[in-house]
Amino acid sequence: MTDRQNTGIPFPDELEHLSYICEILEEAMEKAEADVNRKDREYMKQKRYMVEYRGEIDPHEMFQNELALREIDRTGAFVTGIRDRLARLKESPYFARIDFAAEGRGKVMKCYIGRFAFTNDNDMLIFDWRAPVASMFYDCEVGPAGYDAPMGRVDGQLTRKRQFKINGGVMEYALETSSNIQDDVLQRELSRTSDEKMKSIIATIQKEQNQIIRNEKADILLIQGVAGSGKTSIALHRIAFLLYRLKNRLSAQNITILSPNKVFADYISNVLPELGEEPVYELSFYDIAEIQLEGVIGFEPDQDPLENRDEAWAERARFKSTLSFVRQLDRFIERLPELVFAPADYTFGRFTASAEMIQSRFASYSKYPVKDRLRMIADDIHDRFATDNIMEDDIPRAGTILKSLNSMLKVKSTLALYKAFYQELGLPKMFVPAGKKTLEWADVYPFLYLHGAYAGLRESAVIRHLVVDEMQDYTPVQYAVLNQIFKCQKTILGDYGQLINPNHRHSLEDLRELYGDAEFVELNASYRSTCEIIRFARRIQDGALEPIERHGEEPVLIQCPDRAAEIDCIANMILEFEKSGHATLGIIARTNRDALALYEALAERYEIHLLSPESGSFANGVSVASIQMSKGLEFDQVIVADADSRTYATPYDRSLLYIACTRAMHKLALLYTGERTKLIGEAGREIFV
Ligand SMILES: Nc1ncnc2c1ncn2[C@@H]1O[C@H](COP(=O)(O)OP(=O)(O)OP(=O)(O)O)[C@@H](O)[C@H]1O
Repeated sequence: MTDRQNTGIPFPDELEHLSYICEILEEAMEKAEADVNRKDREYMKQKRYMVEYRGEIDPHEMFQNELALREIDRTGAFVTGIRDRLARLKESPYFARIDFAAEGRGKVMKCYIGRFAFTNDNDMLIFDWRAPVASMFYDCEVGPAGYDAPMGRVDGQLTRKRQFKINGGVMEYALETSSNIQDDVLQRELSRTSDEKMKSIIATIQKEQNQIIRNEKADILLIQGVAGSGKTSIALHRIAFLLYRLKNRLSAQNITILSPNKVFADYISNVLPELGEEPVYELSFYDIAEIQLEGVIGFEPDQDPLENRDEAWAERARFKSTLSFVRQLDRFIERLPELVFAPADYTFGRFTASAEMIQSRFASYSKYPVKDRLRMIADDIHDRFATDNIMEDDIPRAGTILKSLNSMLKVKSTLALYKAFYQELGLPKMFVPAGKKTLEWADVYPFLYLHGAYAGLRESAVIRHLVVDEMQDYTPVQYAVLNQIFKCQKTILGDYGQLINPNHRHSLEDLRELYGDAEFVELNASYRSTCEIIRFARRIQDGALEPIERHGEEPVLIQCPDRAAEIDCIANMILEFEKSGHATLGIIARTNRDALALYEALAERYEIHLLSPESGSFANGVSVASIQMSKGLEFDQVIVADADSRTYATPYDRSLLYIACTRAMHKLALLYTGERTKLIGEAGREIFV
């Protein structure tokens, strides 16, 4: 036993076991280190040989050497991976132990569960948290239990469940539990200070979360979860689980996360590497549009709907944000044959393809885009002419036929078609280009939807699992396009209680209608914030939010006589924060412009970061952000600025204020001048400065 071990641990057998495991891990680590060094030496030697004899080696031998070098590089990466995993295991080898007696086997199996599996001489010393047997730790209490093994169901008795916190090889605490995942451990985890990046939660995954993570079957999984219910964490753990389970069929390159912005992408980027998996690719709806519209048409990024006061612009955005708008587009697309195509006889020498034949082919290829249909018809005509060509005359090439077919199109581009759509509706004012051959953001996805029907979209052949986070921020037509590009398994998650765009007129029911076959899960327990903060947030917007029993300070409402006093008050709170031992403080303003103004007022005096739509990363310390930019993030402490009755007044502001307050883990303050916002209901702890 190492003398660094915590002697307050009530299970001496566990301290001994940990020492034993640490010793074996140390040996394995030394061996892995030696393997890495050996591979490094082999690589250097091979490389030196190739450089020294470059002129003398014949091309064939050079090629063989290149192959050998690549092989050394590959195995080198493999052994480095093993060494890195062992290093992580040495820090914290496991977090739980379950004892299980399978029916009819007599013997009790002791399973230690950790981040990765570890075997020694064919002895499974640590099970990966994703192994089938480990599911009992999350799902079952002591007593009758079972799990689904690859060979079938295994039932039996769970006779013991212990939980540990091991840090730097030292056991910090150990608990024996009879229920599933003791609240005690969960509370300890939730009470910790935040981190620069999101952390894995494998030691405290809750039963209902585990069911989502281990769901291999659902093609579309739709998760509606309240603020702080762990949706993003679960989605990332589900990815890690699928990568483990479908090892030979799915790799990190086959997975993409659609995330709202680069700051959020950076914030979540550590979870998968922490779980020993490669990071996955992250995309935004903007990126997808850029890929699909390259060389077709330009577009403008979205504007902040809270800052743009142009009512006509807002109305256009609202019109395109509904499910019935997608249905209108669908009806228009159904009529494409008559709208865009006027078939005529195609004649070449003594050969003719009749207008009727062309029309009937056009109709029978109805599931393909118009342009593809014409290509297919051109091939058909060419084949028919070739078959009929017994005199071996010249016949036109398919490309030549296609040119003639193209000239039968009444509408020559998606843009013309898109304009025609609004003409047909009798609503031409609903389409206003942002500039010459440039769309405004609200038109980008409707345009893409029509483009898919007219010219076709580039489907992704590589992506086999797509995660969409903050699902409530995207309109039905965006999903309709997404479904055409990514025809793969999807995890779609978000919270319709956190709507941010006042011009979006769609609901969870619309999304469920769009994904009729989806498996739907609701999560109501909230893990991020203290009971006091959750109770406060529920006064702003009453939802299904249920706190975990964890307490902290009551949120405070602070009235300041004027703007200068509000800034001074924030400045004092920054100083207090710096002494607090907390890692992150978020100062949240309503819009990006407001956030910039606050930042400018404070940046000279304090080291603070501004999170703007252009920012690329999230860091510890003090951050100033708009509500839009703070979505999905969390801070130990939050200051909501300008919580007055003018800034937060409408039903939409209710949702905004709710988002801002639910970013806080431990401490929350709202500052205002003039009259306090009326959206908070009865006052809590109020302070007047
Ligand atoms: N089972 C758990 N054990 C420990 N911590 C958890 C658990 N579930 C969630 N958390 C923590 O709760 C916080 C919120 O998680 P996450 O950001 O995934 O929630 P969310 O539902 O995506 O939130 P929001 O919609 O408000 O952005 C994180 O700090 C996460 O680590």
